[in-house]
Amino acid sequence: MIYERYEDLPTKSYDFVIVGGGSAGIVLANRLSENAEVSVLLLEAGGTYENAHMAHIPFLCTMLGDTDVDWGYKVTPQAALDGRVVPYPRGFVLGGDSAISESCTGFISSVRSNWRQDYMVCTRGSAEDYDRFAKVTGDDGWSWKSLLPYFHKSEKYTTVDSRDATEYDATHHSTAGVHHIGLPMAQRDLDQRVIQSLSDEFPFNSNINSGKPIGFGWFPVSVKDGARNSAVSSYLAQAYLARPNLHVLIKAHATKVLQTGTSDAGPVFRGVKFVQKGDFSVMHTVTAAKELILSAGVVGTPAILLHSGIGDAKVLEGLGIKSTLNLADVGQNLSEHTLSALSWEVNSTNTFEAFTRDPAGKEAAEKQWRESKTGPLSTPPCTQIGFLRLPKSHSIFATTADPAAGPNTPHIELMFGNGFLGPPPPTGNYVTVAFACVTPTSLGSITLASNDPLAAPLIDPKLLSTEIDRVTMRQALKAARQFVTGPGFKDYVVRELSAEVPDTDEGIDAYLRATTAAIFHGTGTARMSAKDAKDGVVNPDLLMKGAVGLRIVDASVFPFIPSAHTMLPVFALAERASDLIKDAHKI
Ligand SMILES: Cc1cc2nc3c(=O)[nH]c(=O)nc-3n(C[C@H](O)[C@H](O)[C@H](O)COP(=O)(O)OP(=O)(O)OC[C@H]3O[C@@H](n4cnc5c(N)ncnc54)[C@H](O)[C@@H]3O)c2cc1C
Repeated sequence: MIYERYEDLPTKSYDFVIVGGGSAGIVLANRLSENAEVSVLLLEAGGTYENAHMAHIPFLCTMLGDTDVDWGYKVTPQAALDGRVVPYPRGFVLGGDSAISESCTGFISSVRSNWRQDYMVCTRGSAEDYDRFAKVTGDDGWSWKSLLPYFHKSEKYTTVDSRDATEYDATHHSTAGVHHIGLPMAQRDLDQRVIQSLSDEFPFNSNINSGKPIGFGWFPVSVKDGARNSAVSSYLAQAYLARPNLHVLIKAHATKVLQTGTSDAGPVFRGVKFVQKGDFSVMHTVTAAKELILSAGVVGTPAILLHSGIGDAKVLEGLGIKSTLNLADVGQNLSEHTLSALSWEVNSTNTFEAFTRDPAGKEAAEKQWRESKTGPLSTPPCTQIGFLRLPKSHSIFATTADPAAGPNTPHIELMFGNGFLGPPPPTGNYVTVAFACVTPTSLGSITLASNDPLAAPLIDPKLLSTEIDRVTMRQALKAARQFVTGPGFKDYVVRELSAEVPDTDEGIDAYLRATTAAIFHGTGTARMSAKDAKDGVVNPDLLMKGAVGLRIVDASVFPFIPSAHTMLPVFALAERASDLIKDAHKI
């Protein structure tokens, strides 16, 4: 049941209190409340988006950034992007980022106005990404082999059409999980052009989620029957919400975790303080009999910890915050994928512009979606993806170690859009290739601007601050240009829209500085490390180092950013965490 007011909660005593109703928190709430004897409270700062019409339309839910379901963050001026400030949306709503994902690619928000791009991409990353997690944490439970059953437990793959038989190997998916995923429904002009342009250089991959993502192909999206599927519509569907032992309190902004005791193993943190929208002057407290779990995401989790005095003691003292646990890595190691794009004018009218610019086309598309959940709006803007590596011979490797987790892990991602991504130019029809660096080495931070827990933290992902990240983005842009010279684009492409970008490294770098931004896949700000390691924030069982009663389960614990869009990895993480918690408490 969802409650809006603390006073209305039927009880104030729970076995587990989860802070943050996003991708991870919702999975935990679902799994921990499977046992009717176990009581669970899920606290979420945002509300619900039930009435936000566009949130449910796959193509239009691109526009959720900068609305009341977004925290509305921006990054600090990015030195390597000529000081540009770019948006850093996070879901401020039950469902968290899964409810607004994949909105707004950096270049779109910063260069193409505030239109937000939402891809709802479902990717897992490479097997090597997870084997590296296992290696650095010393816990084989984080390896690909061990996590694959959790990816399967999470997903409910639905066959969409004949593509499954001919162009996609669905055997890598499970049909028995909770979260609906499936291939995109709408057929687009661009689809076959991409397939026709594949080559030795751009090879076909029949399933980029097999653990070996390199190559090009379709990807599943978070859509069910033509409508967006978020963690709320799957893991928090009515059947689960109806459990009497699961309570969800929305509009509850956690300000601090509360020390509830001391022990030989360190301070005990089983309480949380929070305020509610409507009256920030009243502070509420709840405590957990078994565990407090932070799932407030890569920004929210470190912010709550820092305000609680858990972080670098010296820095916190400077802000007037009393230290309760000296853990210097809290808020550090922020890792983020970077993204930009190029568009080309094409000699077709069968592109997004037919319904993004033409009012009659837009009205017809919306009508079709309303009546049958089909048509162009039933599918997110991009439906095909490609993963590539930097050439082995690249000179950067003479001076810099390969940042990928292994030889089957990509450095570069390309995604294809059958039109201009963003408000279209007044005339013309387009295709777009968005390109990303998925092995960033730039590490940033989440820090506090003040000791006011309701003030926005400082988000500094330090985008493109390392040479290899810049080289990777440059190579990605070149790969995008190369791709559209393929056979599928012959006699189709009229001109590159950014043709003024010279084909020199200097010219490309200037374009990238002006257009690159984050994809919003941040990880690492409460990084897990090996059990006895002095660095890191949580142990491999996700319990806070040097403390008792507090566990962290969200994207902040990933020790490296996977070469994937991060929602499915977070689902798998939370599925395994649920089992770790159940085992620890024998429930
Ligand atoms: C705009 C956008 C688009 C994305 N698109 C995709 C995509 O297409 N595919 C993909 O795989 N991944 C995508 N991602 C990434 C993916 O959604 C996230 O990595 C993942 O959902 C993170 O899950 P989480 O549980 O760590 O955090 P979240 O899902 O962000 O959950 C954190 C929750 O905690 C709440 N919270 C924060 N602070 C507090 C507080 N103090 N008190 C109470 N509650 C609090 C937040 O409101 C939020 O609901 C996208 C992310 C964003 C932001």
